[in-house]
Amino acid sequence: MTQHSRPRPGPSYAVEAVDLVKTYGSGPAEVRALDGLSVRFPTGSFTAVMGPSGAGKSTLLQCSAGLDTPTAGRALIGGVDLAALRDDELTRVRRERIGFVFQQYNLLPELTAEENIVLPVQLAGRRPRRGALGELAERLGLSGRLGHRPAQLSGGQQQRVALGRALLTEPEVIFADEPTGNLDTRASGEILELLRASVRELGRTIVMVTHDPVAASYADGVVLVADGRLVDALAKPDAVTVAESLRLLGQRR
Ligand SMILES: Nc1ncnc2c1ncn2[C@@H]1O[C@H](COP(=O)(O)OP(=O)(O)OP(=O)(O)O)[C@@H](O)[C@H]1O
Repeated sequence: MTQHSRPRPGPSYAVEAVDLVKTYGSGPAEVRALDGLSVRFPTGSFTAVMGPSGAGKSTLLQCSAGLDTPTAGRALIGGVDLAALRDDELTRVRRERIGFVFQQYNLLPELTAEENIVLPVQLAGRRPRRGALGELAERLGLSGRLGHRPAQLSGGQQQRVALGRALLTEPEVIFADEPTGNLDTRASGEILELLRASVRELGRTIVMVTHDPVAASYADGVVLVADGRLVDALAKPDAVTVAESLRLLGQRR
């Protein structure tokens, strides 16, 4: 066998959801939020998850991140099956290998920006790498704001603090649920550029739920979810194509 004909190693996946089912309630009140959904997110990619309201996007994120338990199917982070972990192991994976950014920022109001950013590292019993906090603050444009409390910061600055908190642990994956949902166009653009740079320059993998086709156009790809299933995927999306795909999806239902 020549060197050229050797099989290449396949792409690695930071997140894999395999036949995920999630039901809430039972009997006639049962809601099937995920209905056998399978999707894989390659390491070092930025993917937007889109679809109509109630399609199961947030449930997919919650189950993939080990914040919720699927009724059936498997969720893997870096090839590790979350269902196979003990509670303490799952907590460690969530703390060290996954970062979260939410629409509402979820910062602790009594802590400064710096204290919010370093909290997950401290909870993991570690210290940030030397110089890491300063580098990160500079990257996020927060150098002069680290002593401020959330109430003293704009929405965009608060979301940058939340992103700093997610990045400082140097996680493999960042799950972002509507990270620009509360921001104006300019602040949204800044956050989306920072998310994209986190993938390009820091090698992170980002899975972002969004309703906004412009936000999705910052991603490498879009996956479309409807009725708890994966229904389409778009590579290198532009906002017009994404909006049209969403419109067609709405018509189909
Ligand atoms: N804790 C819960 N208890 C009962 N039903 C739930 C729960 N969480 C979600 N659901 C239901 O599961 C379905 C999927 O919800 P999910 O929040 O994942 O959708 P989504 O695509 O993120 O919607 P949206 O875009 O409106 O945020 C919906 O019908 C929702 O009402």
